[in-house]
Amino acid sequence: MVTTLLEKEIGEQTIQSTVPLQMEHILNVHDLEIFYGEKRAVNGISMDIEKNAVTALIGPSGCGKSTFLRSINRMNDLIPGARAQGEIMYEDLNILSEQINVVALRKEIGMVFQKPNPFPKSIYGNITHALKFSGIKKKSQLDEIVEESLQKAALWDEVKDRLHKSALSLSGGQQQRLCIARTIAMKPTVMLLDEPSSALDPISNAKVEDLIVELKKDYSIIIVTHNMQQASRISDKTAFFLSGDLVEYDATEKIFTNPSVKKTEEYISGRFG
Ligand SMILES: Nc1ncnc2c1ncn2[C@@H]1O[C@H](COP(=O)(O)OP(=O)(O)OP(=O)(O)O)[C@@H](O)[C@H]1O
Repeated sequence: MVTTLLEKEIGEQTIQSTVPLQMEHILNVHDLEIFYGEKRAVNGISMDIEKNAVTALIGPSGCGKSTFLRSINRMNDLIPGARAQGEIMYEDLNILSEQINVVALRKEIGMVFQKPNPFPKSIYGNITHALKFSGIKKKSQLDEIVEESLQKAALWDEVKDRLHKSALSLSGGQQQRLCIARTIAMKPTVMLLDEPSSALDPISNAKVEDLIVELKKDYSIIIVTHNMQQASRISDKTAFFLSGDLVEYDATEKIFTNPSVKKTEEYISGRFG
């Protein structure tokens, strides 16, 4: 699977890590710095992301959480002047390497945004759009993937009788679960969620939270959230960012009950941010 991420055959030494790969981790981040022009938004962070776990990124506005999240599937490439250095190792490849096929990468490392952004197409069409583009044309196969993805996103029962109706007729919470289903259809290994439920009502938020916990059986999930209760409810590991630095990264229970760094304690107890 990994070789499909390469643009072309190259000498492996150009992208191999200098640090041994830890197999229980899905991603190993080493000395990652991210710049917008001259401004450094992420200051040389290192962390390992666990497989089949939920990792929450927390911290005050502007501390670099979304910048870091977007670097993991190279979404920052779309921002003029943005650049990253260091390593984000995925299996044995550095995601930041120029040799990475970014389209293939974004299938394996999918992203869901804060505001639900379904295409102005049918529910069915939202899920099959990228699949058709990637060469899957057979109706029976498409039907199967649509059902499986909607089941996994806990939306199937609510929409199975109106698959060919517009996705825009769904509620905000349903639209967000459709966006998650659309990501699932691409068979990712990692899902990046940027405040996925902050625009939703409390009931939809609870459904999305339940879904995230369910999904970690099959995927490794990294979520940016401003909601401390959400981070403590659904994540296994929590990373606290401040001014582009990774201040503390530990088991969520430890971060929320007995953090090692005073700034973390001040932030989670609401004394700033
Ligand atoms: N497209 C951009 N161009 C220039 N600077 C940017 C851009 N996006 C973010 N920044 C800057 O990078 C820094 C980190 O921003 P980022 O959005 O990653 O923070 P954040 O922790 O996700 O914030 P929030 O919680 O408000 O979403 C900030 O100083 C921000 O102004």
